[in-house]
Amino acid sequence: MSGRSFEKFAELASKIIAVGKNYADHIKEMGYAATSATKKGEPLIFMKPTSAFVKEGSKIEIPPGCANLHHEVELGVVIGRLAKKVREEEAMQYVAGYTVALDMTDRDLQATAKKNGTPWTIPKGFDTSCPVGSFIPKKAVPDPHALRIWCKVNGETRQDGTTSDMIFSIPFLISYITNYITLYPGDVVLTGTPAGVSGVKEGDVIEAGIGDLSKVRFEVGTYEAPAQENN
Ligand SMILES: O=C(O)/C=C/C(=O)CC(=O)C(=O)O
Ligand SMILES: [Mg+2]
Repeated sequence: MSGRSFEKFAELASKIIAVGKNYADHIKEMGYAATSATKKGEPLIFMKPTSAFVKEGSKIEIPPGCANLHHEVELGVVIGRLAKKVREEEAMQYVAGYTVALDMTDRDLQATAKKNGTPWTIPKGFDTSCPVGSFIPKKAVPDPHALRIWCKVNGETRQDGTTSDMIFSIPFLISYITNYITLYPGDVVLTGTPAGVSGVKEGDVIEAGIGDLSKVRFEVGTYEAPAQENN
């Protein structure tokens, strides 16, 4: 796949692997003791379907019945080569670039899933739950672990963190994930969110960015009910 075609990563048959609890301040705000959030050495991994992707110009849809939709700004790592059982030392060779992403979460459904021990597929994977920005080539980012990531809602800063606070580094995550799941060109790894997640409602405008490299703007739309049959 050529470098330029990665600009279309959100239209390719790619998958979205997400990492949770990768920033101590977010772990704390969710009510966990930082040390007990993950088993030592093992990140929390979940997936979103590609139907979750939404690009600028389209709205984020509130999922059915959701009263507590949260934004989570994250650095997205775009994979450039087939990656299977990759060693940590070589992992960066498999990165094509980056994107700013939002891990939109139906927090109430997620809380219910956590209580019942059921998967996060719907709370994290509903349509439009992964808004993404444009592709940032790897060469434009000298150090992906030294980037400011931020998120504003209606102009007010809600999240302002740095990727240097990630608990598990990008090479570690790629190595860990590819030991179990092969990554393909165009796949995106969401690397977790810093503190400041909060609720959004219809009409809110979410802006998010990675330093000065990339910025996105999304409006929160409403839930589109299925069309009624007319007979
Ligand atoms: O366990 C919870 O209450 C919530 C965890 C998350 O939503 C994990 C993430 O998606 C994240 O840390 O980015
Ligand atoms: Mg997240």
